[in-house]
Amino acid sequence: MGSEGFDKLSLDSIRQTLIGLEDTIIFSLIARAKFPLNSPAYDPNANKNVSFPGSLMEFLVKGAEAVQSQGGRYQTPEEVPFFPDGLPSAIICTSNCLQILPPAAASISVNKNIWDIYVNQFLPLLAAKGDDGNYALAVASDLVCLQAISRRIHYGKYVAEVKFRGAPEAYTAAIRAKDRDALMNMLTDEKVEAMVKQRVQKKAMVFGQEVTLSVTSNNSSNYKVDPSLVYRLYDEWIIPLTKEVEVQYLLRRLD
Ligand SMILES: C=C(O[C@@H]1C=C(C(=O)O)C=C[C@H]1O)C(=O)O
Repeated sequence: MGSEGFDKLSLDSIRQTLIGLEDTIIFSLIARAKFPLNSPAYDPNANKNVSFPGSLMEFLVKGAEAVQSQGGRYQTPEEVPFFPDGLPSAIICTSNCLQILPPAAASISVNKNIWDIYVNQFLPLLAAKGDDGNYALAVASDLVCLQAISRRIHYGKYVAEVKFRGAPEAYTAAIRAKDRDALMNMLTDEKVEAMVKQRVQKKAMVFGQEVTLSVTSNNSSNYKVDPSLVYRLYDEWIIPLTKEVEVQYLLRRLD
C-alpha cells in the first residue's frame, strides 16, 4: 500500500482487503491439506544434518525469507518476517519504501505466536496423520499459509490507525493511561467478528467441496478442509491476534 493511498484509507476498504485475504488463506490451507503431516520436517531432533540448527522447516523458511527480503518483500508494515535477525537488505526500493505508518509500526510482530500456534496446534488438526516424504513441498505450502495468516493479522496496524484517526481524543486518553482493556473494548466490533467467522466457514465449504460430473446433486459433506476448523482458526487465533496487533500498535502510536 503506497503512502499516498493511506489518507484515502477507510475501515471499509481495509475490511475488503481482509475479506480478500480470507480466500488466500483458505486456498493455502486446501493446498497444505493435500500432504500428510510429515512431522519430521518440524522436529529439530529429526534433523541429523549438523550444518544447520533447528528443524527442516526453520531452515527452508529462513532461506526463503532471505531471498524475498532482497526482493523488497519486507518494506511494508503488514509484511513481517518470521526470522528477522540477519535478513539481507532489499536490493531494490519498491514504491512501498515510503513511510506509511509511524516508525514504531515496523517493530510490531506477533509472528512467534503465529508460528507456535500453526506448527504445534493448528497443523496437526489440518493435515492427516502420515509421512509421504515430501517435506520440502509440504513446508513450501506451510510458508504460503504462514505468510498469508501473518499478513492478515498484521493488517491490524492499518485497522488501528484508521480507528485512532476516527476518535483521536478517546484513543489518546486510553493510550496515555496504558489501558489495554479500554483499547481492546474500543477497537472490538463483535458483529463484524461474527460475520467474519460465518463467512470463512462458508467459504471453506464452497471452495473445499469435491466437484464431480455426476448428474446427482453434490451433497457430500466431505470437504478438503474442515469448515469448522477454519472457523476455529479465526475464532481462537487469527481474530484475537489481529486485535493484539491493534492494541500493540495503539500503545506505540504516540511514541
Ligand atoms: C479488524 C478489525 O478489528 C477487530 C478485529 C476483527 C477481525 O480480526 O476480524 C474484526 C472486528 C474487530 O473486533 C475490524 O474492525 O475490522
